[in-house]
Amino acid sequence: MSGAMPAGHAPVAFGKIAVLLVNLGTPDDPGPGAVKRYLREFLSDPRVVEIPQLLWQPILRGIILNTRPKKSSHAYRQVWMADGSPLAVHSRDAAHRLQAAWGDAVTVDWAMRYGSPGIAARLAALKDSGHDRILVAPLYPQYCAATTATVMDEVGRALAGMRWQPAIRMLPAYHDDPGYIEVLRARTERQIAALPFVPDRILASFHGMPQRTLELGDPYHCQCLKTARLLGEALGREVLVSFQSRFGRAKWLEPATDKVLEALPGKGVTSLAVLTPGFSADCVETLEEVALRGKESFLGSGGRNFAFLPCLNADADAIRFYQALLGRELAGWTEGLPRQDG
Ligand SMILES: C=CC1=C(C)c2cc3[nH]c(cc4nc(cc5[nH]c(cc1n2)c(C)c5CCC(=O)O)C(CCC(=O)O)=C4C)c(C)c3C=C
Ligand SMILES: [Fe+2]
Ligand SMILES: [Fe+2]
Repeated sequence: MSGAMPAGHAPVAFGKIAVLLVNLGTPDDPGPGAVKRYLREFLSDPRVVEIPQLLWQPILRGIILNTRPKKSSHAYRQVWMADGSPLAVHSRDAAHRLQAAWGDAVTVDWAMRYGSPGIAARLAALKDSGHDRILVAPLYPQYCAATTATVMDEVGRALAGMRWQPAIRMLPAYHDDPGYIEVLRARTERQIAALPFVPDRILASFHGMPQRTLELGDPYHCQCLKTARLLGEALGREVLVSFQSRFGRAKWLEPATDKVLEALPGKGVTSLAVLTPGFSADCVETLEEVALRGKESFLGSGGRNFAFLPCLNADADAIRFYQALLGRELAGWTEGLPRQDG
């Protein structure tokens, strides 16, 4: 909508509401060049690697970006989908399906914190098309400075360049939201019932973080443990916890997923189901590290049956959950208030 404006006023559209789903970001293609560009941006974020840039940049540019892209490219190639990177495909599909479920009342868009489509570009496009109330939804169930906070940092940088800023709301962490626990419970039961074996144990593998971040007060570790505890209570059985994707030399949260997978068969656990409830969408970390490499190492250590249970992605139950979760955050925007058109 754009209403009557005084003479000389630049034409501006306003009056619409949007939701911007945000995920981490992923390379544009699985080749080492694109992976290198992606890693350079991601690992240069001081929220992600908390080493002074003066010390870190020479290590990043001199060592990491000359070695890791090749290795990571191999991992990406193993999971790349016909339409692109799994993280991007699932994020885009979730946005489209949520839009279809909601109809015209709210515009649903999606962005990536690193790479494309970028947050600043999508916020600018939403604003230019008349969205003056935007709910930014980082799809990380657990709050973490390296994931959630950096989204808000980027939103702030994008708004800094706008004369008429849209009103912004931010989806809080939903690690203990009853709707999140319920959708996890129902999926996990359904996924397990469809397996050709009965798992002795269920393992929840979360992305790791440096141990130091816990000591500095990041709630991520506690929130991961709470998600797993509530899921275990809902399922009526224990859910083991581990932390994956260690990066760098510092001590990371423990126990490490790779070590747990190697050790479980020796403790009599030979049939295992693994879920990754710290990720909203499957990506290289869940599909390559857990579903492929994790399986290999569990079976190579004496395990007999291994199943990876996919993330929420853009499945129908996930869309129903997001509709309820995000609908609640939109309260007061979508009902009650007559929207102005000039
Ligand atoms: C879900 C929460 C995530 C946290 C917490 C997180 C922290 C974190 N990650 C790295 C380093 C890497 N992560 C990589 C991929 C990656 N990480 C997350 C999510 C979290 N990361 C996702 C969803 C993805 C997948 C992206 C995709 O394209 O599919 C990578 C790149 C892949 C690789 O080379 O292994 C790195 C590197 C750090 C250092 C960190 C916290 C300090
Ligand atoms: Fe990561
Ligand atoms: Fe990884």
